[in-house]
Order: sequence, then structure tokens, then C-alpha cells
Amino acid sequence: MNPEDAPFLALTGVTKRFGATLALDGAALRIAAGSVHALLGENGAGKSTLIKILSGVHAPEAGMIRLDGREAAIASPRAAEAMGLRFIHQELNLVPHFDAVANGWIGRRHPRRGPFIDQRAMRARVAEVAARIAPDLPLDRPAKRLTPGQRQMAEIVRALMEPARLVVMDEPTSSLSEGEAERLHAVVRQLAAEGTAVLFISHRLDEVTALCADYTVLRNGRTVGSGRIADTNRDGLVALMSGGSDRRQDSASGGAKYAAPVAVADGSAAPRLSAEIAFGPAGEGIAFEAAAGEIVGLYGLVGSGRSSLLKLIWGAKPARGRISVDGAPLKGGIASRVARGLAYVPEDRRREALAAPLSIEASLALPHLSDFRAARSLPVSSRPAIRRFAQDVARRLRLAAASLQASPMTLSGGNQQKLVFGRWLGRRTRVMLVDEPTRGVDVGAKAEIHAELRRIAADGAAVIVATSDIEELIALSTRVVVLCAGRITADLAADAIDRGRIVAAAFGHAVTDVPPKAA
Ligand SMILES: Nc1ncnc2c1ncn2[C@@H]1O[C@H](COP(=O)(O)OP(=O)(O)OP(=O)(O)O)[C@@H](O)[C@H]1O
Repeated sequence: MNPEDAPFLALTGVTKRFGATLALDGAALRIAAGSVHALLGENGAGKSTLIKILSGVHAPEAGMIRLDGREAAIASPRAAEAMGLRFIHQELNLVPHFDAVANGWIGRRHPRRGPFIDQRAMRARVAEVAARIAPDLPLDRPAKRLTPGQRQMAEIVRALMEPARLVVMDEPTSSLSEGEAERLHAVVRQLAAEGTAVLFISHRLDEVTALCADYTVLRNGRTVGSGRIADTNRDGLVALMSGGSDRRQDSASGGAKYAAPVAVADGSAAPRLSAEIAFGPAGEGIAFEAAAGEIVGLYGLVGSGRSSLLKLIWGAKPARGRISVDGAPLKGGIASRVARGLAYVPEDRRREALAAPLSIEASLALPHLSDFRAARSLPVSSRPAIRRFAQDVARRLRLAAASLQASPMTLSGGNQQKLVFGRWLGRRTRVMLVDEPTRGVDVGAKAEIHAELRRIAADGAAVIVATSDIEELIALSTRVVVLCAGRITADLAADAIDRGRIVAAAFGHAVTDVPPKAA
């Protein structure tokens, strides 16, 4: 930020402790009016905690907040709202059954006509805001039937119903397709041009350097750098975030040795995984295969079926048809699939993976407790074995946790993602199904998760990764399968993987598997 840009909002010396964890340790943040400001830091650095202090959810133990140069107390979310501060959280807060109009008016005084609520005035106000930033948003459709990109827009419309001075967006593009993310970037630029500051949290450094004017980096709860994006670059930001440590090398040395509950390759010629199942809107069917050692990237727009396909193979949804591993059909539910060497990392880590009231340690061991039997014949698990496993996973993925006995809910978002992934490390896996493996995960941990996936494939598993991050898809996959409305529209071998083909296929254009033309 230029010295001449007087910050309209300045936080200094902000400190916040959760039990033994010092989440913020004298952090500072200065935001200029109308600036797009990036808040950066590794998982657990304190970004969400700082946001929650700004939004009046947490009270800091020390520090000062100044608004327009005057000390301000943000005692509650309502106080933050009154100051013109708006928050768009990672887990969106729309009521699923309400449309954009009803959602826009939640918590506000509805316009009245005599004793009645004036529905027409309600709609007109929301339509007026939407016309500025999201003219295509269907205002009368329930939030649950909107795409993730439309839901983001509905949230932003709601945030702008009253004049806003700052809109805070916590990883807003992590579940958006490329086109939707570009649309959101355009809205961010427009807000800034109109004088509204945007505080933008993202682990995608390419988008940060393209979109943001200023940055602040947090590490271990402290502000370790801030300035103009134009005066730095990606490497400079990564060095600030990590403190200069090269985590990739560290993680490569880890190698867990646990009981191998599943016999590996039996030498049969059958593909590691094959599925011929009813699929698609009319149940027309899909045929999908993956070989040992492959990393198959699954790509598709929202509604294409990539997450459903993984759930069917995993057994979380009943499938009609035949799914085989090494030529032998899968029978039974999830437990028998785990015993056959399947592993699954779900997209929605909160709902599907972290709901149980368990410690981090127990939650890591949960999907395959029988691996930790005290003795083969005893149906009880060995706590020391679980502890050793948890400690090793925490070390390999650099899980930032005050204690492995704490609840997973005390972990930062990115560290929760490491937990649901880390569950499957050190096991002999035949088929690894992963949905959005690095959503919300910082750059260093992303490289570690990719390295683990490559190692799992090299050990003989078929790895299938659904991702909406096209850079990740291209970097990680040895083959790319694109789905559109429940049909496979492209199956690209390694030398045919190409961004243009992938995007065309995602929109339903059939693409043939030909190698790209030489330049
Ligand atoms: N309610 C809580 N109880 C205990 N510890 C917490 C709580 N909320 C956050 N923490 C801890 O505070 C630290 C900072 O977490 P925070 O969520 O602010 O990180 P973050 O920078 O937003 O990370 P991410 O990029 O993963 O979202 C972490 O060590 C986290 O485990």
C-alpha cells in the first residue's frame, strides 16, 4: 500500500489465543479504500481468526482496530455490519430453500405496505443490486438449485444490499469453475472501482497476483510482510508465507511403515478398477477403467457427475451394474471396500468426514480401525498404534494442531483437509478416490499431497482425482477423463492432455484422443 493511501481500516497488535494455541500474535493489517487486498498465509497462519475478529465473532485479547483513523470496537456481527463490513465465508450462509430475493432480505427490515410485507419492493431492491454485478442470476430459484458460482453471486448480492465499505471473501473461487472464477474476478474489480475495498483470501497465487493490488502475509499469527503486489512476485510471497523453508524436500523423506492389510498386485491382467454402471440423467450407463499406477484426473463442470461417479464406486450411493477391482466384483458396502483396498477422500470434509465427536487422532484412524487391532484375534484397537500412525501423518503433512487429542473442529480449514487425506497414508491402497484433494490447502501442503498421490500410484494403486482446479488437473494427471452431463466426452492419454480440449469437452464437445500438433 502506498504511504499516501490512508488506510480506512487498520488493525494493530491483534492477539487471540485458543487454549494452548496462539492463533494471532500481534498481527497487523492496513487496508486502503477501494483496494483489492490479499490476505495470505499457510494453513493455520491465522487468516480466518483475523477475519472473525473483524466480523465481531471473536473478541481479541489485545490490539486495536481503527476505522477512518478512529478507534472502533467491533463487539458483534451486527456492529461489523453497521460499519459497512461484509463477509463471504468459505461455507456459504444462504438458506437452501430460499431464493436470492428471500436470502437477500434475511436479517433486514422488510419493506412494508400497510400491514403487509411488500414482496414487490423486496424483489425490486434485490434486482437492482443484482443488475449491477450479476445480471444473469436467477432471482427466483432456491439457493440449493444454483451452481456454486451463482451461490457466490447471491451471497455478494446479499452483502451489497446496504452500502458496503469492505467485502471480505474467504477463498471464494476454491469451488468455482474457471469461467465462474473469472466472473467473480470481474465483480471484485468492479467493487474496487466503485470504492469498496475487498479483502481476498486465496491459496491460488496466480489469481492473487493477477487480481490484487496489495498484500499482507501472516505466519504463525504474526504479520511478516505487506506491500504492493506489483513490487513482489509469486516466489517472494511463497518465501514470506513459509519463512523460507523448503517443505517439499522435507516431506519427501517421510515414509510410513504400517501393517499392509491388503494384498497387492496379484499379477492378473485385469485393470485395477473397472466400472460399468447405470449413470447419467436417464441412467444410460458409463464404462470407466483405471490401471495400476495411473492418476486419472476427472474433470467436468458442476452437475457433470464427477463427484457422483466417485461416490458410486466408493459405495456411498447404490450403483446398478458392475464394479470390479483386479477383475473381482465389489460386493457389500463401504467396510468391505476398505478391506479390498479402496480409499475415498470426500469433497465436503465437514459434513462427510469430520462430524463425529472424536479426537484428531481417532478421526484419522476411523475409516480403517481394524488396521490397528491390538492382536489379530481381538476386536479392540491399540491406542499406541493409532497414536504412532497419527503422529506420523501429522509429521508428513505438517498438520498444524495444538494436540492430536483435540477436536478436528479446532483445526483450520486447510488442516482439516490434510486430516481427511492423511487417513489413508501408509496403507496399501489399490484404488484411491479423491474429490478436490487440495481445496483450501496452502501451496506447500498442496505439493505434499500431490507427492503422496504420486507415491500411492507408484506403489500400484489406481488413483482417481476429481478436481475443479485445471492447473492441478494438468499437473497431476497421467490421463484425463472429462464428463459432461453424465457422459464421458474425452479420455485423454498423457500426451494428449491439453487445456483447450479439456474445456471443450467439459462443455459437451466430443474430443478425440489425438496427440497435440507439434508447435
Ligand atoms: N475455535 C478454535 N479452537 C481452537 N483452536 C482454533 C480455533 N480456531 C482456530 N484455531 C487455531 O488457530 C490457528 C489459526 O487458525 P485459522 O483458522 O485462523 O488459520 P487460517 O490461516 O485461516 O488457515 P486455513 O488457510 O487453513 O484456513 C490454528 O492453529 C487453528 O488450529
